[in-house]
Amino acid sequence: MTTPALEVEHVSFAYGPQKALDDVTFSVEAGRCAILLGPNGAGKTTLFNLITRLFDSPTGAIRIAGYDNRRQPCQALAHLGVVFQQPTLDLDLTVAQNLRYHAALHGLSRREADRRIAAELERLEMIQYRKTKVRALSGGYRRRVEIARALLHCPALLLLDEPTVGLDIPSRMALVEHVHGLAREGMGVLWATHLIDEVEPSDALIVLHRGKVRATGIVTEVIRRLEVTTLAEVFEVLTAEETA
Ligand SMILES: Nc1ncnc2c1ncn2[C@@H]1O[C@H](COP(=O)(O)OP(=O)(O)OP(=O)(O)O)[C@@H](O)[C@H]1O
Repeated sequence: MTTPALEVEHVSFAYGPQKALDDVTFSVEAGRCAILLGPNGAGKTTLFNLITRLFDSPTGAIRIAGYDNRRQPCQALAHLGVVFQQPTLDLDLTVAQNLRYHAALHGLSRREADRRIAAELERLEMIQYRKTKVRALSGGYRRRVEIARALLHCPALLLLDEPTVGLDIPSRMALVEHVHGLAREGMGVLWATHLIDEVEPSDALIVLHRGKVRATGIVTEVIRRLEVTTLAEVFEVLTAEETA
């Protein structure tokens, strides 16, 4: 059996008295796009902050490509690529400069970095913009650069925190298609969203509501299990029960 790209086991987290995650357990297989679906305040960003070690996880365990992110943080984070909700590119640097900086942080030689940068920009149809300052790019193209950056060190797991927020429909569709393609090639992907139209039937689903995992499984299986017909109904059923 191949090592999962991500394992989250019995993770809880609170901001003072405010519980944000309550005994969260799930895993993401290599080669699968897993959608972390939850309404505002479900705990998605908190979970990402624990996986990326922006916060320390005091309970449970998080493993990336088999490496415990608390006991083996260097190995764990070396296998992780992240696209945060807020853009984090330097607007006054060119696309290539932003990417080279990130590659250097991961210890890639200049030659290897340039090879990887060219390959990722080609795949994203962005190679002609490599000498363009990021400030001159549209939101959709900036997101593509962030995806390229997250992939430079060939991670086993790609985390995306609502990456399509603010993008126009063609840019959203291109990004959704690109990320699903990465999963088909073998990468594990965890994509946080509250937009159900970004989900494909063969994706894995993790429904989070008020800090608890409400369902996991392949989208079509979860729909069948809940005896509904659409993902919208799944979302409604699983996120409405406590507010009623
Ligand atoms: N810094 C903080 N201090 C106190 N409470 C917080 C803090 N950050 C988040 N919370 C609370 O923790 C819970 C989970 O928030 P989180 O931001 O992780 O959810 P989310 O699913 O990412 O939501 P969104 O889609 O709005 O980003 C919410 O109840 C939120 O109000």
